[in-house]
Amino acid sequence: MKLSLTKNPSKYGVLLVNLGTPDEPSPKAVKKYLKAFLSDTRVVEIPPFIWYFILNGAVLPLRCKKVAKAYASIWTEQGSPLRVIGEQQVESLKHLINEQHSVGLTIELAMTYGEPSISSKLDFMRQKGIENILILPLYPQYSATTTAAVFDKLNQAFSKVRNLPQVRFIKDYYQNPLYITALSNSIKDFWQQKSKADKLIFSFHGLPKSCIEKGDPYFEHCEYTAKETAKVLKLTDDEWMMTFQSRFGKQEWLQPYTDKTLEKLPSQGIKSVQLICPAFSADCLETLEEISIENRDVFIEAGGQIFDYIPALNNRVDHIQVFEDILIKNLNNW
Ligand SMILES: C=CC1=C(C)c2cc3[nH]c(cc4nc(cc5[nH]c(cc1n2)c(C)c5CCC(=O)O)C(CCC(=O)O)=C4C)c(C)c3C=C
Ligand SMILES: [Fe+2]
Ligand SMILES: [Fe+2]
Repeated sequence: MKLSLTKNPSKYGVLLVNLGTPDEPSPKAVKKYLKAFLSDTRVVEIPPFIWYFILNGAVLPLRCKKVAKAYASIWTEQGSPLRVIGEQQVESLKHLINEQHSVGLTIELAMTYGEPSISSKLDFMRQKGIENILILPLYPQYSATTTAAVFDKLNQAFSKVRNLPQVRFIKDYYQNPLYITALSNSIKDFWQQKSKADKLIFSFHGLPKSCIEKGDPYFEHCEYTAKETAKVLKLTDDEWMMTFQSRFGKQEWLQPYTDKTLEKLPSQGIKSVQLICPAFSADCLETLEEISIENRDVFIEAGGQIFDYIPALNNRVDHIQVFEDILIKNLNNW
């Protein structure tokens, strides 16, 4: 489909938004980042006056050093992988739109927490005279803890603006056939280099179980993603499974847990596994360190033999085409 706009292309902006990441892998920068992230009531639903003391008195002092060390193990010369890959995704999308549709749209990357902030990018677009803004949170599966947090930041930024732009907000894209195709292609590509493992594990970022009980549709979105991808790959039920990683705090989170599963699988005769993390549009701490380093160790120490991590869709052409498809469908005739 060709992109057809009703106004001059200079009037449109597209903002891709990911979570955010520290500026450097130091305890001080990690503290600043975690403080902003974990103070958001969308992320932690404990009453703020109680959470304030737990966060500042226990969580931050105990966590910052350890997490800074984990960031240091995945840091690149250009910076944190989440931000570096996000910038590459924006450049590739600009290139694709320019090449395929001969339109030079304003496309920017922002982060919910830290830099570049959503409000700075909205200011930039306002100064450019942009009237229509498409917001694309880089979370295929909706959750109030991530996607709705983007919506809140937009509202906070707009609360200071008199003359608002027109805004469209993408809630999710897990059902987009191009997204499922890109995921399955990335797995097929991996199987070209290495043969299939005993089990393919779709490991999603977890959520407290209470979020689902209160109506967050994230679990359903994850289930659809894994099932549809397994269907495209023609996998039988015993060849794949779905797990949840990145538990935080003492509450019960979505199960089965990725680390606990990896601990058990070798005793059930599963000696080789391949993990893919479809909730992450870009590789980051949770995939490069928690999965590829920590969870690999868990599996091998439990008697597993081969552990492979299949990279996030990152800057793959078929991933950028998912964004292109979302852009065209939402900007056409707007
Ligand atoms: C406190 C609860 C958390 C919820 C709920 C949560 C949901 C959630 N997060 C992502 C994506 C990412 N999370 C990342 C890091 C991260 N997540 C939490 C906590 C919750 N996440 C913490 C405390 C951290 C920081 C690291 C740590 O201290 O362990 C990241 C990586 C950022 C990076 O810099 O690389 C991403 C991405 C999703 C998709 C999600 C719910 C669906
Ligand atoms: Fe997280
Ligand atoms: Fe983690």
